Amino acid sequence: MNKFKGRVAILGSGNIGVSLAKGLVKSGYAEAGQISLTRRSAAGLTDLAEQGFAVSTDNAAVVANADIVVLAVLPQQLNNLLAQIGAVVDVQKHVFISVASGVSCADIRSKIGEDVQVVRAMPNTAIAIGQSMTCVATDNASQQNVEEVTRMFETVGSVVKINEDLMTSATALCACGIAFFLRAIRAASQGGVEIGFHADEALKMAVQTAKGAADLLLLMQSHPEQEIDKVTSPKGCTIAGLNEMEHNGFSSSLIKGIKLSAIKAGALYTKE
Ligand SMILES: NC(=O)C1=CN([C@@H]2O[C@H](COP(=O)(O)OP(=O)(O)OC[C@H]3O[C@@H](n4cnc5c(N)ncnc54)[C@H](O)[C@@H]3O)[C@@H](O)[C@H]2O)C=CC1
Ligand SMILES: O=C(O)[C@@H]1CCC=N1
Repeated sequence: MNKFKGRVAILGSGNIGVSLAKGLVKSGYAEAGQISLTRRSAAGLTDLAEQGFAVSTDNAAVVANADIVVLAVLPQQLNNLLAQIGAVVDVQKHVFISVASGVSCADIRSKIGEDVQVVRAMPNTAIAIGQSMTCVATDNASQQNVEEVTRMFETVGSVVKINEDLMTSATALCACGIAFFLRAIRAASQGGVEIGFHADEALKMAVQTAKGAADLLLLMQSHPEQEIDKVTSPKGCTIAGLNEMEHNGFSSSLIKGIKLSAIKAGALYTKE
């Protein structure tokens, strides 16, 4: 692993900002001391300071000293943040990475300068364990900077480069998707309780079964239906259960939910 030589500023130390920071240190991408984390109030930063991160409530000061700047606040908090840092942006030095849903690279440039290089990244909460599915897109960053951002997120999971116009779709499928699969696992465990298992053992069984299903696809590079065909014996119990789920809208509800999340993901930010 080639350690990043510069400084990373992560503005907004919430779920994603902190998970990214910890993941980058764990993977060896950077030392904690190379990463500055900001929040609006000092409360909540003490813990992170004890772990060796540089912490601050002064976004502008942190940006002035950084090379890579990660915008990790909520979409509705972004304009206020960009107003604080606009004056210290250096287009020669800075690369901006925004993880905010529904905010385009052009939206960000319109607030901090038309020549600023902006890359959008859409990770998910599995970034906390180095297993994120992160989609990356840009409309103006150099290939070198896109490669650096890709390298950064590859240390905390897998990366797919996409066109920017698919970013809200990526948000629904991958970022919101974590919640969808978690709810499916939870529902399976509740089914397990109805048929005789204690809640803790039912959850353990459902989790390992879900992991096995995902790993079958990842490791065998096969298609879900190919693997399903191996489970469904003629006149068997799997096809009976699976068809009952489909009669009740299993695939349909997942598809409809993902479509609604994609619409919502594109409507979280107001430019003014
Ligand atoms: N939670 C998730 O699964 C994912 C979230 N995202 C995106 O990441 C962004 C952050 O999401 P979360 O981490 O979940 O939100 P969060 O609410 O946990 O974190 C946001 C943090 O930013 C801080 N903050 C707000 N304004 C600030 C300012 N002016 N200066 C410094 N800090 C400030 C808040 O105090 C908070 O700690 C959002 O734009 C979201 O759309 C992207 C992918 C997945
Ligand atoms: O629900 C949300 O708005 C955020 C963005 C993607 C995942 N969580």
